[in-house]
Amino acid sequence: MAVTIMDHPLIHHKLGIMRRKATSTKEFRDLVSEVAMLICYEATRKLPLTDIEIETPLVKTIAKEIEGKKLCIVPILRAGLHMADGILNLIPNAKVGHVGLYRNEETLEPVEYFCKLPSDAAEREIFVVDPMLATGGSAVAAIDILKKRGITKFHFLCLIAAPEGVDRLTKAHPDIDIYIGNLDERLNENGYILPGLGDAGDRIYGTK
Ligand SMILES: O=P(O)(O)OC[C@H]1O[C@H](OP(=O)(O)OP(=O)(O)O)[C@H](O)[C@@H]1O
Ligand SMILES: O=c1cc[nH]c(=O)[nH]1
Ligand SMILES: [Mg+2]
Repeated sequence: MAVTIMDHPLIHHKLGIMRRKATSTKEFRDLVSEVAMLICYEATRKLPLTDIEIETPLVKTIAKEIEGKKLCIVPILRAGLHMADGILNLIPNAKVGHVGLYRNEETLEPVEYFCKLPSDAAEREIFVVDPMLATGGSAVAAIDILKKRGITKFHFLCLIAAPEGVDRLTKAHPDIDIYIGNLDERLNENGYILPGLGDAGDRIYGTK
């Protein structure tokens, strides 16, 4: 298990635009996909490669391709959907599963409402994606759900995390790799990340 905090100028710059309250819904949504792609670049660094023989216009040679290609992206609904869209630009043949969770506004605990996975999900390497890791309740619940369905190989990708969420996720699931766009300061009394960017789902879909 490893926690990787991305420290990259492009990610800092794009998150800075996303955090501004004046940023439009369209711009925010596009940036979710872009930052997800940048984090995915790092999260896929250790994927195993295999040699294959190919022909260039000049000669036969040995090229490399991703071994097995057994990948699956699992966005946590709703806000994870646009991260998945971005990642599919890089890994267009990945399968996609969906886990639907929302936070109860009073208890802050996640409520499950949907789960649909590829039939061979248990054989796949899974990339769970959600822009916000706040209390960590949603990420822990999503991985609980996926583990019950036989999945064993996980990466969790988020744009912004609070230390409280990282702590809860690493304690509940010490076996997964976590990739974080930026580690923010803390949670406020309503469970929102500070400085954060507000409610990611509402900002992606314009629902507030
Ligand atoms: O770490 P936690 O404290 O669980 O909070 C993070 C969760 O909250 C947000 O989803 P939300 O419940 O607002 O649902 P939505 O994506 O449908 O807006 C976010 O996208 C995470 O799933
Ligand atoms: O800051 C937060 C915390 C939870 N969910 C969000 O969308 N934003
Ligand atoms: Mg939301």
